Amino acid sequence: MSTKTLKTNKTSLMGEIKVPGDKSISHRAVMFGSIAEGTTRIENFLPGEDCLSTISCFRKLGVEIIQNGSEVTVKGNGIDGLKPPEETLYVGNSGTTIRLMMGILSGLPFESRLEGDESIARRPMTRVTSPLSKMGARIDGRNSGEFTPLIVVGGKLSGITYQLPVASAQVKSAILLAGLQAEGDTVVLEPVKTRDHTERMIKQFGGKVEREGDAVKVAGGQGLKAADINIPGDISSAAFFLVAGAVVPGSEIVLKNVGLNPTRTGIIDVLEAMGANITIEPYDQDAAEPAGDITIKYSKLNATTIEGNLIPRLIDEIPVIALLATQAEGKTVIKDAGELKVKETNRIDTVVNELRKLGANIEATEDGMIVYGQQDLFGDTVSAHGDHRIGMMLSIAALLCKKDVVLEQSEAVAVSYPGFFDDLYSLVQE
Ligand SMILES: O=C(O)C1=C[C@@H](OP(=O)(O)O)[C@@H](O)[C@H](O)C1
Ligand SMILES: C=C(OP(=O)(O)O)C(=O)O
Repeated sequence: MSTKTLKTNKTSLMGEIKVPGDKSISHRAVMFGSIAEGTTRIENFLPGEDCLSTISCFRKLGVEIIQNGSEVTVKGNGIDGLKPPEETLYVGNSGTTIRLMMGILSGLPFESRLEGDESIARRPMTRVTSPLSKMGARIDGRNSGEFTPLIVVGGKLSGITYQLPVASAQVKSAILLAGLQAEGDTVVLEPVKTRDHTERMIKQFGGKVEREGDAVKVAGGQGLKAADINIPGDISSAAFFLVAGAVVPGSEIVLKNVGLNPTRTGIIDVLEAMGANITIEPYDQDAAEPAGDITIKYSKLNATTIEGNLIPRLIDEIPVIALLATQAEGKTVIKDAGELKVKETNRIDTVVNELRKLGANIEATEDGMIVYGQQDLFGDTVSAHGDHRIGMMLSIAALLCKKDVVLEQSEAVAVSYPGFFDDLYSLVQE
């Protein structure tokens, strides 16, 4: 495991960054390419560990995938072209890989075994195994299917209407991927709208999906056709630099080609609500996934409340939003975010414990946290706890610390952003 010393920073951050491709869209592009007929070409794929796990799993299912950095070619033979795997499908640290793959495997007439790292082994799986079992798949796992390793035996599926008990794009997507293979229609009802990359991609691959209010419907038996996919930059990665630019005095950062899908832009709403100096130049609004350039400049910030429908639109950004709130004037309240407890770590606990080590005044609540602002931060030894977003948040926090910060398990950032430290240091003025 690597430990990194983050030197105290006395300068503003200036410059331009092109963050890597979106993680959620990269996973889906490989998955859809693998189940479609024909050759899919993907540009600006994220070569982070999580998305490489997805490629590795589909290769084990017999799909030819050529990856050259951020360029990927997937030679799909339709969903029936997938072959029984000879070894365990290892998903590493990636919840999106395991949960979406279960939706695909549920309709295929063979057995697969899925497993990941120790973080994946703690994450709940009944949320997907339960609806997929109702559709006709046989899924078994530790603690009655709640935890990995999981064994999926797929087969003939029937469409269902399913009310999601939690707002989760992974669960919605798993059910839709099974629904494409089922007999009849499948309808997923969402308590709050979550990221819609799966729905957009079904259309890009020539399929049909309808949304009416809270309901998303797919018809079974749809065959998909290969597509060319150009992936925008990941707003969840850009978020670290948006916060850095907003809180480090004198900074001005331009982020190029950032995904602006409205189901993901909650971080922009929060920055605007706090009074940040942020400007957005959108590109083509009719693109399958909208994108644009974002400029952030340092400014004075005010506290805000983050809750309700906003939560799924910024769920992965909450660790860095907590840091942002330590610099705002007043008390920021984050609620309705109990899902943070079942991410790579319990992100309520890891955010509160690690930021406290640096001197933040922050409290955990049952479904979020309370952050008291205008806090001076000091140096200490902190840990990413194997969680990429915690590692990157702490690296941004270090920019504000009066002494060096020692970050343990800094290698975790490679899960979603392998070039993170290079991009960060490119902004520091010597
Ligand atoms: O569908 C996706 O790509 C994701 C959905 C979210 O998880 P949940 O569906 O568990 O909320 C998010 O936290 C994760 O990083 C990626
Ligand atoms: C929660 C995350 O990813 P996943 O669920 O795919 O592991 C994340 O990237 O913050």
